[in-house]
Amino acid sequence: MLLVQLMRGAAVHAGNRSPHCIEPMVSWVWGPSAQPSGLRRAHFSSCADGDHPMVLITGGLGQLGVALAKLLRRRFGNNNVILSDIRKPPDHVYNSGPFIFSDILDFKNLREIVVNNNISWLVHYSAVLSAVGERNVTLAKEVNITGFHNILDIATEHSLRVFVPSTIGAFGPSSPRDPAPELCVQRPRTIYGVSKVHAELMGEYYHHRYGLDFRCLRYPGIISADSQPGGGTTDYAVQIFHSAVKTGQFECYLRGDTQLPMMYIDDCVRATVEFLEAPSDTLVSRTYNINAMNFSPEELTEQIQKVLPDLKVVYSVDPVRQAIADGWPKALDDSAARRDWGWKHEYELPELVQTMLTHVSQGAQLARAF
Ligand SMILES: NC(=O)c1ccc[n+]([C@@H]2O[C@H](COP(=O)([O-])OP(=O)(O)OC[C@H]3O[C@@H](n4cnc5c(N)ncnc54)[C@H](O)[C@@H]3O)[C@@H](O)[C@H]2O)c1
Ligand SMILES: C[C@@H](O)[C@H](N)C(=O)O
Repeated sequence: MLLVQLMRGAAVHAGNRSPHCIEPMVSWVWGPSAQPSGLRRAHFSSCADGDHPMVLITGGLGQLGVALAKLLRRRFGNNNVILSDIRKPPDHVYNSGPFIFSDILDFKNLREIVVNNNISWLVHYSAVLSAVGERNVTLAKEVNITGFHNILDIATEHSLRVFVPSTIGAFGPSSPRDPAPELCVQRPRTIYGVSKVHAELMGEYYHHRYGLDFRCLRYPGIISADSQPGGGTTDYAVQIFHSAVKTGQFECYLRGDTQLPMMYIDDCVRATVEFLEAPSDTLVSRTYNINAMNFSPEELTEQIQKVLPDLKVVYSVDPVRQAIADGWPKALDDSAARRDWGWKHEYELPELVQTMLTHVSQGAQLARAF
């Protein structure tokens, strides 16, 4: 039964929230497909009260939020992870666990949500992505910079552990591109990239100045079957699977040889949870690159054609997104994450293609059945 908990100015749709959840300080998390080989040792550190952390995810209805909430809820219990966004959730999300309206530009409301729900971890996913940001710089500045300042101040005020993703977009044409190291020149030419460099620097500054438990991963382009990307430059690598299954044809807005770093969503959310759980003293840095595979549209097409040989791809280059991609790295050096907190990806290009085609085909069959 769903329980609606009304609070001063904030209503959380909560399910059955259990106030007492006891978990050992060292426990286990599962890798993809719940295979025993995917078991990893994970450590708790600094939960609010020694129990499970209480997690708030902002921008939770985007490409990544629901997938991360699913994993965190399996780990910490359904009612200990609150998804939030400014949009209305689809029924299956609304019915799957706590959801709340939260506009990150509303500082007072955000503070109220954190206080009323005893939040201890904040995952900050609200953002305007690269391509949309170039179309609306004012909005990107507002959400990615002003909104981020609200998150930073509230996290500091309430001693939260705060996770903010950065991106390959935080590098620019003058950064080394193959691979981009952890530390190098970062002069991005998009408002998205500028706002992410700003977030990396401000978060690290607050860590050193105020002891804020700030954690940041530079994600590559993320590929998922269940959720649609929100207006980035790497979106083609999701869209091609849907077109391949539905029509057998795809018009690609990037040049065929544009190589970019990419990752399957299961690896992305697992990395995020493992990084969030890593003991503070293992983190030599507060911002890490993570990577899995690097490919171009031509290489992705070739791999899909091994399963769907009739797929036809034509290239109709969008100069704005091509210019963005041309300033991004072809690969990321993520050796520090592998060394410091044991990061290891599981999906390479062939597994990614198999998994995506399976999920997208099942989704298309289901849609036809209704
Ligand atoms: N998807 C990727 O490939 C990728 C790669 C690197 C980094 N990232 C980062 O990961 C995070 C999540 O990305 P995503 O792909 O899920 O993004 P997305 O665009 O799909 O979702 C962003 C969400 O933020 C919400 N939002 C916008 N304005 C808001 C506001 N004022 N208050 C609250 N919410 C607001 C939107 O409604 C949307 O649901 C972002 O910070 C992004 O920069 C994503
Ligand atoms: C790479 C990432 O930050 C996002 N998918 C974008 O293209 O904008």
